[in-house]
Amino acid sequence: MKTGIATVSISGNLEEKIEAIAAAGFTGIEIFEQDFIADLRSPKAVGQRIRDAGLEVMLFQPFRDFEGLPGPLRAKAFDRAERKFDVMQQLGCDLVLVCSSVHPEALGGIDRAAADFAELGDRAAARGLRVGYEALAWGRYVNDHRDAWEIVRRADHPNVGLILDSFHTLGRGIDPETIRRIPGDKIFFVQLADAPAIEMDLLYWSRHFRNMPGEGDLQVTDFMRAVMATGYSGPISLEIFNDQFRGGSPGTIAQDGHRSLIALMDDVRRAEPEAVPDLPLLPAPIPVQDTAFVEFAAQGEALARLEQLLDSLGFRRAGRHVSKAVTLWEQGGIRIVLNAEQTGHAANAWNARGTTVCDIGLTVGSAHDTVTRATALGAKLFSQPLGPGELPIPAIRGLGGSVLHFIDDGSLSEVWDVEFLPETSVEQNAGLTRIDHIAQTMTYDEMLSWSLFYTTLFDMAKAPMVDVVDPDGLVRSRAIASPSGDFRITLNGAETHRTLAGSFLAEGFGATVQHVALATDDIFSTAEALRLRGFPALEMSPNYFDDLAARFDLDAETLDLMRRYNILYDADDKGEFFQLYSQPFAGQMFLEIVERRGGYEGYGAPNAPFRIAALKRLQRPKGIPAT
Ligand SMILES: O=C(O)c1ccc(O)c(O)c1
Ligand SMILES: [Mg+2]
Repeated sequence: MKTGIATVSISGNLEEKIEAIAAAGFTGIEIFEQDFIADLRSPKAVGQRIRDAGLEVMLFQPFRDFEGLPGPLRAKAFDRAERKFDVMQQLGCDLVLVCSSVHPEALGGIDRAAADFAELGDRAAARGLRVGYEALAWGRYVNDHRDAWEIVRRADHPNVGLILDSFHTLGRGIDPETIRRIPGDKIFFVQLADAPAIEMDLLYWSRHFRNMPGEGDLQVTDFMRAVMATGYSGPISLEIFNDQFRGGSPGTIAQDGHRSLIALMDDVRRAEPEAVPDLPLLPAPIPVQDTAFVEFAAQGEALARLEQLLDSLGFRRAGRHVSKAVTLWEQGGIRIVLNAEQTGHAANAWNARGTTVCDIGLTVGSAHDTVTRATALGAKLFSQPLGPGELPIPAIRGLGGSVLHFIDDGSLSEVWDVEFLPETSVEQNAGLTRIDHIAQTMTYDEMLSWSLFYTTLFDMAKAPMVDVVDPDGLVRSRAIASPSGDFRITLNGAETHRTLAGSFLAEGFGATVQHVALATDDIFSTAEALRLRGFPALEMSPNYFDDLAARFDLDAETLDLMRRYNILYDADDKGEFFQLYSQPFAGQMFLEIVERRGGYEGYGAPNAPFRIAALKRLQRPKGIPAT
């Protein structure tokens, strides 16, 4: 399978784009003409540079406003084409993309356009070049791939073919199944882009909001299944116009693009095995059973404070590592590891951020399959020297320097017995059962990368974006969850450093876990147990509870208990949700205790502004380090 990406998708100058595209593992490149025109080098030198980087020059684009022009304008369009053919020959590129005309003087008519393409095909053939026709969703007469195909069919020229672009088809709501009728050898090139479902002008949507397959809401997999069913065997290439990507890191955007294509084609292969013959088999997206552990890096006083917090939550110290300054804390099915080592990954995390979540362990069916899929998607393996008595647990680097370990039912599940000496601390329990979700904070620009990372590696789906109003700015939030809901992550993207999420990022040197939510089956008895243990609950405003009384049919007794314990509430048509927050610790991290009743699937988003305001009231004075 040949993969490509248009230079317009990546930030930087042409040289930076080429380097990032080559490093990410693409087969080739679409040269977007503006990127080439802005470059100082000759077309020949640019072509050579691209080939030296190990890339093919797959497509030159776009050639605009060609078909349907009358008289002298028509002659001028052919002259323009000849000049671009000169450039292509020097670049060493044999295919040009002609997008459907938006010219005010263009005339309609399928036969007129077909005749123009037949002549262009002759001129291209004379130079050994080919022409592909793409229907822009906002084209003047041609804005549907079915019409573009009819023109190509009537042009009936071996050097003239169709170019399909998922955005133009899916963005207009055209059924991608209609592609199945087109002969695969007449499709010369396929461009892919996804986009978020937002109602807006098609051209504006396309030029500013496209994103990588899987990052948006379009049915790109269905589109690609139909393409592959035609027998198409040419390049599969990304063409992403996106304002954020234009200002992003070239390397990250290129890697995300490559990851999205591998995951997409793996989905397509699974759905249409006979249509995708030459793709290596990957393990299917990995079902995560639950969170096996959350590990904090903490040392000295900060470690003592974290231990005290865990104790107030009813955790007991269950084990001490055989060879390291690491302890294991347990309650119900929850394991929290505290790592005070002076060297290694946890120590690095501590030195960079102070108290922080430095590692997350996930229970999966096969740790081996997980790591195989992750590396095929471009993730890097993580390892550090094993100490005496330690098991080799497979791990990868997540984004932002994080680490994920994978534990399966094989010998790895014995790690707690093998690596830890049991402690005889007293039994205690406040009714916490499991980890409900892990909340990660990042800049808004990083959110797409993170959601793509999780949804391509794991069997998880994304929920719609939610706006969270912080008194000092907006935070966008999106949850991703496994089908059973047993594994949930929320991603919170900060747009300014003044929000709680934003200042957490600024102080902690980048994206990481800001809070962990622990589940209970009975929030009221848990809240009472925590109160007795001295747990520092986050105090909500009295107005909050008055508003709850107005909005919901809660009986007076329940409401009194909620006031007393500072329990927040939300409900949807499936069920109810109760939340209780800790005060901030280690700077701006906090813990949440939740009870889900019925089939409630959310995260209490309507409560977020009040929770944030309450946390901000307690924010420590500026300038005190976040340890
Ligand atoms: O927005 C545009 O003009 C444009 C140009 C070339 C393309 O391939 C495309 O899909 C859109
Ligand atoms: Mg296109």
